[in-house]
Amino acid sequence: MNTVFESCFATPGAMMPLDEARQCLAEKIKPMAKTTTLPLRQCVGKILASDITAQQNVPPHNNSAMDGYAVKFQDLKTDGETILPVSARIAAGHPLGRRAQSGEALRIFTGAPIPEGSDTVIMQENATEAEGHVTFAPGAAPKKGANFRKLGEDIKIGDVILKKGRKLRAADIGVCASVGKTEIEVYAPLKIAVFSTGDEITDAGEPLGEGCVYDINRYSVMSLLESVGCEVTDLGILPDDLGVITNGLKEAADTHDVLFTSGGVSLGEEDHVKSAVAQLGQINFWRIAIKPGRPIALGEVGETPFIGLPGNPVATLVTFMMIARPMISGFSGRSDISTRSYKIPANFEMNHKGGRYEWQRAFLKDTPNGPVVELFHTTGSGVLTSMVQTDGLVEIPDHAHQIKVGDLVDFIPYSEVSQ
Ligand SMILES: Nc1nc2c(c(=O)[nH]1)N[C@H]1C(S)=C(S)[C@@H](COP(=O)(O)OP(=O)(O)OC[C@H]3O[C@@H](n4cnc5c(N)ncnc54)[C@H](O)[C@@H]3O)O[C@H]1N2
Ligand code: MOO
Repeated sequence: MNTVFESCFATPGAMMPLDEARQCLAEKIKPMAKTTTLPLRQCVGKILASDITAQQNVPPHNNSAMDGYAVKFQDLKTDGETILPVSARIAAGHPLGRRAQSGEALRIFTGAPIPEGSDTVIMQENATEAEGHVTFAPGAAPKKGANFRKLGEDIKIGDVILKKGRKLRAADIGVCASVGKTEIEVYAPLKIAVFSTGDEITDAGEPLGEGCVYDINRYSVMSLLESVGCEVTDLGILPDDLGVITNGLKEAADTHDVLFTSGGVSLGEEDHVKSAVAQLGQINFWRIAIKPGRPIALGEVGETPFIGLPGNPVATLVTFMMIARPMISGFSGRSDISTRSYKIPANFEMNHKGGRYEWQRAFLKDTPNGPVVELFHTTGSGVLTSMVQTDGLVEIPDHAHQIKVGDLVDFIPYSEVSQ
């Protein structure tokens, strides 16, 4: 653990380029969550802790994709109608119990097992049945093997169907069920303690004193942590008092995997968080070349990782999404901690100073030629409604200088960085 933070953040003075920071995280962050075996029904949204190998073929038998008639393709005439006796009826879950013979048609239903000897199913819309016989027009079956779902065509015994480190979605749970799994090994959620800091920060429900503001960050950070699958403890607001902050962090470190604070880490005289963390373990300032979001404090309280986000509410959320989320994902056992972005044409112009990555709040607009991305009109780090009224962030790389209308830019939907 310590080595991650030390090696990633030991860049005194110069600001670390974001690409380097991302590379460092991808290489150094390792799962710290414990593993546990849970019933399948409790696993959606959890991170898979070991590969899932199929011990069952899917489908487990050859079966029909349509309601119709199972036949041998070679029995079908190409130059006129084919008339065959309907000699049996096969419903789903009720195998015929014998081979199919040449010259017979078997009434069959979707999902029902196709016996050895039949190789094609003709859908009932292309057939007429009367008095125990069925008539097919020429071309009723487009080809041999039509509507025939083969044993193991989806999954074969021995296939690795899901890889360790994957966040489980509904379809993954269904696939586990399809091979008969009843329980799987997943990572337990990380236990995370969240504080806000600052004498001016007041909890909702309390009267708002002069010069004070209601606590935003604790609520948004706790919500994000829960959205990414963590178990959160709300530890309230720490005043600007070194002793209280030190005690609060020390106690929380004993019972949590990671500690989060917001505010109190910049250069102000009342910013005591960094002194408290330094006393209890060690602190590094990760001076990443990004905007918003300077500074981010990372360290350890004893052995417990500490992440101190900047206080301005937009900076808190953006740094969480772009920097803390990949860390938490990696600690939680996820194998893919990258941030997915989409190339969308810009509907704005911009001159960028360069030198650092910048994330600007933006929304998508539908046009007859496809979506375009527009910037929100304010860039203030305290204006949180800007994140309510937008769809995501445009990522402007450190090397970009000028963006013109129509240039493809990287758009990161909030949904990609909130799960
Ligand atoms: N001389 C400098 N001043 C500042 C710098 C700098 O580099 N040099 N950086 C600025 C930037 S950028 C940011 S971001 C902030 C970060 O400061 P802190 O992380 O120490 O945050 P605070 O000073 O405690 O608060 C900043 C701002 O955010 C409000 N805040 C804090 N916590 C909450 C909360 N839980 N809910 C709602 N609002 C919160 C706080 O009242 C302040 O307005 O520093 C700049 N200054
Ligand atoms: O992190 Mo500060 O909010 O960049 O402006």
